[in-house]
Parts: sequence; C-alpha cells; structure tokens
Amino acid sequence: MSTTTPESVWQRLAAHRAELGERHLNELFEADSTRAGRMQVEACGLFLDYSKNRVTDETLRLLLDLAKTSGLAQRRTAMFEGERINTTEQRAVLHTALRRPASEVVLLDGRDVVPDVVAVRERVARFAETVRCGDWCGYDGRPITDIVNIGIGGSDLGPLMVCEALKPFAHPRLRLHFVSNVDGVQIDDVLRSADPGTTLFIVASKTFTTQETLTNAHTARAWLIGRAGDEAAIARHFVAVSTNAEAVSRFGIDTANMFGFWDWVGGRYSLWGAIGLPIVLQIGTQGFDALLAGAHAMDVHFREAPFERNLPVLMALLGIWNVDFLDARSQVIAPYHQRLHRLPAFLQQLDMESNGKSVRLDGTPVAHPTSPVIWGETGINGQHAYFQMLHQGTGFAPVDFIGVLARPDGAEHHHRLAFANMVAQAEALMRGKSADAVAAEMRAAGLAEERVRALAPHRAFPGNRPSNTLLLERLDPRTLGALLALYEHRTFVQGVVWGVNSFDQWGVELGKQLAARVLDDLAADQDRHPHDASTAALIARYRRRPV
Ligand SMILES: O=P(O)(O)OC[C@H]1O[C@H](O)[C@H](O)[C@@H](O)[C@@H]1O
Repeated sequence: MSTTTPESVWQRLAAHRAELGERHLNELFEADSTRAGRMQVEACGLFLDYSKNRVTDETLRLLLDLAKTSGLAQRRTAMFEGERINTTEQRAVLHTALRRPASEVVLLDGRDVVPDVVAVRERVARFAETVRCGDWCGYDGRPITDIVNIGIGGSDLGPLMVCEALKPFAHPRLRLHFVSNVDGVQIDDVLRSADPGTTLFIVASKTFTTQETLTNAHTARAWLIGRAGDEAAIARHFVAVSTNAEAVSRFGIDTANMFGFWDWVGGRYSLWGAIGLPIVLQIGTQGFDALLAGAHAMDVHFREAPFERNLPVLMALLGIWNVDFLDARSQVIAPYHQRLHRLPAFLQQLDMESNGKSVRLDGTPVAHPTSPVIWGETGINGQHAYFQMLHQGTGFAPVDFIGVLARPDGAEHHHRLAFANMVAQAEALMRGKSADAVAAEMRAAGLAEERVRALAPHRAFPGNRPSNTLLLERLDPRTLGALLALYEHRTFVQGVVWGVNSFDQWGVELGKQLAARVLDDLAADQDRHPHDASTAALIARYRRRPV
C-alpha cells in the first residue's frame, strides 16, 4: 500500500514543475478563458487574484496535497488551542487569543486566558481614553500632546506601521513619534522639539532587557527629570508595556503604569495586545476593537475555509511554489497606497524572523530553501527605482501588489492613476513583450533596420513573471486587521510546510552577545576580548575616530 508523505508530494511537484517547464502565463490564459474567474478568492474585505502565478490546476492540487500531508490542519488547531508549538522555548503561540471576542474561551494548561486578555485590553482602553480626552496631564497640569513610543523590532514595527496606515482616524491633538534606533539621532530629534510638560513616553519591550530600548528610555528619563526638576514627574510621563514587571519597576516606572502581556505572544505578533497602546491612543478604543475584529474574522476564515478557498493557505502555497520550485529568492511587497509605506518593513520581521531558519523542529536540516528575502516599498516609488530589475533582470521576484479600492483623502484622478499603474505593472510583468513585437513597433515608427536590430533585445520583456494582486475594499481598521492576520497566517502555513519553528529567533542572539564584548573593547585602550583581525582592526580604527 502506498502512503502519501510530504516527501512524495514534493517529488510529484518537482516532476510536475519539470513538465511545466517555461510554459508562459500568456499561454495559460489563452488556453482557459475561466482562469481569472476561478483563481480568485474574497474574504474579510480582501480580494485576491492569484491567476497571474505560474500554476495550473494540477499545480494547485499538488500544493494543496502538500499542505494536507504536512499536517497543516492539526498544526493550525494546535496553535489556536494553546499547545506549546514553540518547542525550543516551550511556549504556546496565542496571539490569536488577543483578538478573540470576550465571550470565547482559550485554554492554556487548563486555564482560560481570555479574561486576562480582556482585563489588559480594558486597562489600556481606560488609560488611552484619559489621555485622549485630556484628563491625563503632565507635571505642570497640561494635557498630553505628544506620545513617544520607545521600542524596537516587534515593539516598534507593528504599532508604527498601523499608526501610519490609519492616520486619517487619528486624534486631532495627539502626535505619535517612534524611536527605535540607538544611535542617538532619533531620540535627539524627538527631544529637541518636545515639550516635557506635554510628552508621554511609552517604553515598549517584551523582555525589558533590550539594550537599544533601555538606552533610549534612560536618555528620555534623564531629559524629563532635567526639565521637570523632580523624579516624581516620571509617574505622569512614563508608562511601560512589557512582560517583565520586575525590570519595569527597576527602571523606575510604577507597575501601576505598566500594561502587560505574556510569553505566549511573540514580539512580531504582539501589536494586538498592550504593544498596540500607541494605536489605541491614536485611533481610540473603537478603532482598535475594529482592528481586532478584522484580524479575528481572518482567524475564523483561516480556521474554517477549505484550503482551496483559504486566503492564507493559498498565498503560502503559491509562495512555496515560487521559492522551492521556481527558484525565486525574494518576494516583493508593493503597496499602492502611501499610508501602507511601512508594511514591507513590518512584513520583513514577520516573515524573515519567523521562517529564516535552516533546521526543522527536530533539529535536522531543512530539505528545501525557506524564507525568501522580503523587500519593497510603495509600488509607485518602486516603479521608478527597482522595477527595471523586476521586468528585465535575471531571475525573478514575485510581487504582492496591494491596492485599495476606496479612494483615500486625495482626488479621484490621483487614486485612479495609482490603481492603473498597479494593474498595468502586474500585466506587464506577466505579458512581457517579444523582441519581434518591439522590432515591428520600431519599424512602424520609421526606425532604420540597423537601429531596430541593435535596440530590440534591450527593449524586449520576457514576461511570465508572477504576481498576486490583493485588493482591500478600504483602508480602515477592520480591513487592515484582516490583512495583517492574513500575512501572519501565511507565514505560519509556510513554516508548517517547511517544518521549522516560526516562533523563536535564536538567530539574533550571537550578534547581541558579541556586541557586548565589542562595546567593552571600544571603551578600553586595548582589547580585552579575542577578536579576528578584521574586527580588531575596526575596533582600533574606532579608537582613532575624529572627535
Ligand atoms: O520587545 P523586546 O523584548 O524589546 O524585543 C525587541 C525585538 O528584539 C529582539 O532582538 C528580537 O529579534 C525581536 O523579535 C524583538 O521584537
């Protein structure tokens, strides 16, 4: 009796890929007038057209088999139900519990975590509303006008990206600032123009041990005390978001001003809880609840929709096809909306910190390439910079085109122009333009034959370059929540198929350890720690730096 294993499906996919060869997408569209209509899914305010991927029905069938044989359904249940699937840290992975309705139950070791989640959510809401309505005042009695989130990685990228995306919903008095870089420039820029009496600092750090964040927080603390002339001012101007109450109080923030979360929320998945405090301050409780509701709707879709109609599952499998069978090494994120300009940066951490692994859960090497490089910025700007490479470079990078149907604040013709460009880029990448077609056009325009022959290869486009087009009905909290949860689950599904632990990040540790030794040596006259010759020379060069 033959059993289907993930390995046997990989082999069938490899054989299928060889058969498919370089079959052009144009041909696939010509052969099947129903293709575009069939290869689309709509859920939670999002519409995905995936027909411009280099797949056939057979490819999709095999990819869905891959998901099934990889145990996706069981792993998905294990995540939602609080099993300790982050095995290297012995932790559950329950960021989805942060957006569950209060009436639901999520058991972790037999205990319902939802009441704790709701309690923190309510404390965050109460605090944010006091700040928003002007009741929370600084040391000299004036309401807060500026909020500075000090955090890095997951304690920065999520809230920053969402606050940028949802600016039209912002409170009129409150200005949000984000400080993550430790080099002193960012915090200095913020403090230079801040009014100490009306500035509130949020020190956001899951561990409360991150050196960059603590260094910036200490600088802000000293600045405030220097201006206010009294340490008591800290209580009105500093709040913390962390899982580490002890370190928070050691820093000097009263734990009454601390909003907690739990080790079962990964940093890059944490914007849905207290780390989302800047978002609640900016858009209010109702707006934040809508963000959570959108994400929850996507959770339900992910759990309930059959794989072949399941947005995260389909996007994950198409990504695996591109990386593991078509040799794509990167994935471009191209939002055609200015307010989504930090989405690529957020997705970089989400995806690459989650799946940038080369061993499986059991410690054995992965069998296939994982984690493509995620990169990009707003699509329109990208068009005028690196799209050249996307159209004519060697190799290819699949693109997620992300558009918004409802018009933002700007005029109709701006919106239409941006949308037209997005659709046209996807069309151009797919269709390409043959050297013959280019030559015919040049001849028709009266160019000399010699010129035509010289130029045609430069002006031809191979096409057959895949993309997804993802349309948001509107850029509001609910739809944004659904979009972000979609990408979270896409990352999860890929992690399951690759067999890696998507929820640890040991790869960031070595650099941190070595930084402590280098830091020590930079301050000394000579090295106390052994270094290779290159590192030692760089340290020596720093000692001779200009003052
Ligand atoms: O929130 P924190 O504990 O300060 O961590 C901030 C960030 O730093 C770490 O090095 C991790 O790579 C990230 O996953 C994390 O989000």
